[in-house]
Formats: sequence, C-alpha cells, structure tokens
Amino acid sequence: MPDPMPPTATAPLLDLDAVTVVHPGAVGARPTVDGLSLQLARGEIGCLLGASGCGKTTVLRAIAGFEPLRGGRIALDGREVAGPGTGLPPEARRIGMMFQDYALFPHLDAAANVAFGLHALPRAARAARARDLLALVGLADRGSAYPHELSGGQQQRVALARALAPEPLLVLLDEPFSNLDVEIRGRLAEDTRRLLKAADATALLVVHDQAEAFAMADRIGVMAEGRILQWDAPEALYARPRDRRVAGFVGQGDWLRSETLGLGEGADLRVRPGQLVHDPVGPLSAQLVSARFIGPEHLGRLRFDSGETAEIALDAATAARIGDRLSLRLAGEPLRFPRG
Ligand SMILES: Nc1ncnc2c1ncn2[C@@H]1O[C@H](COP(=O)(O)OP(=O)(O)OP(=O)(O)O)[C@@H](O)[C@H]1O
Repeated sequence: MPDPMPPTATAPLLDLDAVTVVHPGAVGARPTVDGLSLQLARGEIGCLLGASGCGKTTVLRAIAGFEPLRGGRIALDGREVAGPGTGLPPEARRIGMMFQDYALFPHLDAAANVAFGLHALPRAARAARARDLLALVGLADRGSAYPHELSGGQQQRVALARALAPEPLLVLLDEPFSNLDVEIRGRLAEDTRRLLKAADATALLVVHDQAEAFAMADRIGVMAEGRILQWDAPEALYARPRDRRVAGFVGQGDWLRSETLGLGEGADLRVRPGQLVHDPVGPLSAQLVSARFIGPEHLGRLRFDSGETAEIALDAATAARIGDRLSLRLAGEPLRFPRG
C-alpha cells in the first residue's frame, strides 16, 4: 500500500536566488545588490553584516517589496513574490517590518500601536491579540502608555510586538538596536532573539555590530559590495572563514606572516586574541612596545623582528615592562591563507 503521506522536501521559508537590484542614479550603475543568494529555514534568524553602504538595507527593501529586481527571484514560503520586473505589492507579502526608528504612532497608545495591523480581526480579538503580544514582550502593564512615556528599549519591544502581531511569514528588522544605549544593546539582542523564538518567527535582520549579530543569529551573511561572501552559522564563520576578507571582518585578531611565527612559508595567518601566550621557554620572541589596562588584565602590543605587530593578553603574573623582550608560544592553530 502506498504511503498516504509521502515525505516532502521542506522548502526554505525565504529563498533569494541571484537577486540583483540596480539603482538608476548610482555611480556607474553598479548593482547595489549583485546576484545575491541566501536561504532561511522556517523559524531561523538570519543576520546581514557588513560595512556601511554594502547593500544590506536594500536587500531587506527588496524582500519587503520596495525595490524592483533587475534579476533573480525571491520566494517566500514556496511562492514567488518577486522576479525581474514583477512582484507582489508589499502589503500582499505577509512580511512584518521593524525599522531603526520604530515608527510608532505617537498619538496611539502601546496597545493600539500593536493592534494597528489587525484590521481583519473583530474588535475583541484585536484587543486580545495586542494584549498577548505585549505580554510576550514583557509589557503587559504598559498597554495604555504612549510612546513618549516609554523608554527606548520599551519602544523597541512595542515595535517588535507590532511587527509580530499579524503573524507574518517573515519579520525584517533593520538596525533594531541602533537607537539604544550601548549598555542595554547586548541584553536587548539576547531578549529579542528569545522573543522571536517564542513567537516561532522567521526573521532577517541587519545590524552593524558583530557582537549583536553573534548574540542574535542562527545564520550570518557577511556582505561586501552587494554580495554575500559567506552565509553560515556564527561559530563556522569565526572558525572557518571562507577567505581572508571574512576572516578579517569577523572577530578580532592580527595578521602575521607564517615566516614570523615559524609556521612555514608563503601564508598569511590570522592570529586570534589569546593565541599568543607569554611562555619563558616558548620558541618565539618579540618586544613589548605598549600596554594598556583593560581590567582584569593588560593588553600588550608586541613587535616581532619582521616589524609586524600583534596583541597579547598579559595577566598579573607577567611582570613585563615596555621594551622587554618576551618569549612566546602559540596556543592553537591560527587561520591560514595562502599569500596572494
Ligand atoms: N534609492 C537609491 N538610489 C540610489 N542609490 C541608492 C538608493 N538606495 C541606496 N542606494 C545606494 O546603495 C548603496 C547601498 O545602500 P544600503 O542602504 O543598502 O547600504 P547598507 O549596507 O544598508 O548601509 P548602512 O549600513 O550604512 O545602512 C549605497 O551606496 C547607497 O547610497
């Protein structure tokens, strides 16, 4: 007897295939987004990371339906929503958006802001859904507060609740933390991840800050010049960057020649913080040229005989002075790239 429910391959919730966007006025008409592909599974949180102007926001706008495609296609939940010269209007795509400035309506209280996109529901159901979403974001008791009566972090959570309220297929968040104080951004990134996961949402966001991307995302796309250099889990990006551009962009570190560290010839090495260790019987040596206290330890800068420099963490047990020559060893293998 045939299986009544044959297994089906689960299509990605979001599928960008060779998406190209050209802004007519742009210098030399170079594409702002240049053949970019990425896939996001249902329930995943993806994050685009890259230098200012590399096209991150334009990718979100194209997905939302605000930028026509010159080439490629975008599918959402197995359905094509945009192709070259064609596209569903933004309101038909079932996408929730949260902008940098939150765009809350100042004359509506928090509950009415959250309920705003729920026209299709009867009045009581709208109010109930707004209450549920405010409770989800930890603002159950602030429904009657107006945006100006809320802190920046609370406004951010109301905006997130509003984006999630209509049960969109996908939520797009553009720089969700950029208006907030540095001290609360890290915590809010973790909270936002927890809330998106609690709501079973699939989300794609743009952030500037690597730490926020690492705290939020299941997958990160490192972008440059309208392309994705690598689309991968945060741990994989850090441990196995595809090329030297990704290695230089993700995480801290110094570049040293393989010859300098006695690790063969013809390669450039990316040495992560903590990989150079002071060791009185270590095989390497370099001069300590500066140091600053970062609490709980000092961060020193070493100069090798080649003239190259690298950072070293110096704990309290290392009684080194500026100008001293330190013996060193390497802890772990640095990333290695053939010198081009
Ligand atoms: N409507 C437009 N017309 C012409 N050029 C545009 C338009 N929108 C964006 N651009 C250009 O496209 C490039 C990418 O812009 P985009 O806002 O997508 O970058 P981004 O990576 O999000 O930057 P940031 O991190 O600074 O927000 C920029 O050089 C920008 O000037």
